[in-house]
Amino acid sequence: MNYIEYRFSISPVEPWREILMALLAEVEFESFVDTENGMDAYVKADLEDEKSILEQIQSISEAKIEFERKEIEQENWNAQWESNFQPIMVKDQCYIRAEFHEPKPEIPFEIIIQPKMSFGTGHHETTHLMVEFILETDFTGKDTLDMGCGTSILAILAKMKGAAYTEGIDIDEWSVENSIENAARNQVEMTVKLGDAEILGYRNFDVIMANIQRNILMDDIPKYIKVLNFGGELLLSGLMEHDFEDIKKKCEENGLNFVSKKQRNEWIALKFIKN
Ligand SMILES: C[S@@+](CC[C@H](N)C(=O)[O-])C[C@H]1O[C@@H](n2cnc3c(N)ncnc32)[C@H](O)[C@@H]1O
Repeated sequence: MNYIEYRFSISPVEPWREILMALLAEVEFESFVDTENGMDAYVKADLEDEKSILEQIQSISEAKIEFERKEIEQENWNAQWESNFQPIMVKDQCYIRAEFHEPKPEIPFEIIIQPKMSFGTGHHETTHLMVEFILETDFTGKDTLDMGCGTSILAILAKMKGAAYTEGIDIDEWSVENSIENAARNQVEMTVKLGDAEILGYRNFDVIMANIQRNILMDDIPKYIKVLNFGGELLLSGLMEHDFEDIKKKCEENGLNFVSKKQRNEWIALKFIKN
């Protein structure tokens, strides 16, 4: 399969977030890079999906949207990504880079990611917020789950912070393969599984992280809570500001207490505890 790359330039920038959410429902985003005008989005879609992507964009926005569209052969995808990937620092404590960037040994946590076709480089707000939460969380000796692991960036950081057992689960085969590669790249031991919340139930966790999206989380939160130990924490993202009340209510109905919220632009991440 070939891939379609869309490089968006939107003015004014504001409707961009809604467009992004609509697109997320349609296609799988591969990576995002913030730019001055909005964001470069690298989208994996087959040619049949394309009509609906364009219809979605046009139905949402009255803004001026310009985009370049390029078909990229699968084997060129990595080169395309590499030329756009900039290292990123979170809270002066976690440096996320590719193999070809200079290391920063003075930074406490350094993660090397080659995302290939998977989501999770730290550039997107939701990953950034989850990394911030993880930096503040005690993982020592804890069993952790990264649901919707993508590149497994979150699982790798949890393990670097002392987690005893770390598992990543994703519905996407590319992400499972990529997670295994990234774990090896960072010399981190973790278990990676293909699946969704239906495969939970075989063990419990002390910290569950899930950066997916609102509708999936609304369905799956009760399943996560069932396998969360008492005293355990649930970290959620893939959410926008207006999702806050619904997600909070869902968690509280299922026995969690709200702890805190983080926000970058319209994106939020939430922390809950099971008491
Ligand atoms: C927004 S990405 C997050 C990746 C990474 N954890 C991060 O924080 O950057 C969401 C990931 O969830 C996966 N996913 C989507 N629906 C899922 C589901 N129902 N169960 C598990 N994973 C799912 C996608 O394949 C994707 O890799």
